[in-house]
Amino acid sequence: RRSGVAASPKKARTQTTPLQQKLTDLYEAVRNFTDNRGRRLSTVFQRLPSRSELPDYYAAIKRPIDMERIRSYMVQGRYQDVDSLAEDFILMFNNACTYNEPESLIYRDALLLHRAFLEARRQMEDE
Ligand SMILES: CN(C)Cc1ccn2c1[nH]c(=O)c1c(Cl)cccc12
Repeated sequence: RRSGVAASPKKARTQTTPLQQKLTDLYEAVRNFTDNRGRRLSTVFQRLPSRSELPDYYAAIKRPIDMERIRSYMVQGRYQDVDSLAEDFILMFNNACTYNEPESLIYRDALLLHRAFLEARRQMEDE
């Protein structure tokens, strides 16, 4: 470095806080969960169909939410604790089990992903 030239301050690295790391780990645990055949159950939960595609969904479900929305809340820093993230995942799984028939694949996948979320959270708290 040429002497006398002020070093420009390095771009401040945005540190992830421990809470942000926990939230991300839990979100990824749901997103990456695969069954014993390698199917990623979270795929259908990423994005809700639109109101025009599925009008009766929005008539039946008071607070529609999908994983895209949960992710955006997370990166916006809207979850102040793990319970708030858990509430939105549980809301999403309950929506899926309210709208879809118990025999449907998405209903059963919602139950499995809910269990995966709870197990990931339990392992995290045990650490
Ligand atoms: C399978 N199809 C008719 C319903 C369908 C299709 C997609 N999605 C649903 N139902 C849902 O409850 C649902 C939820 Cl919570 C989050 C994201 C996507 C969903």
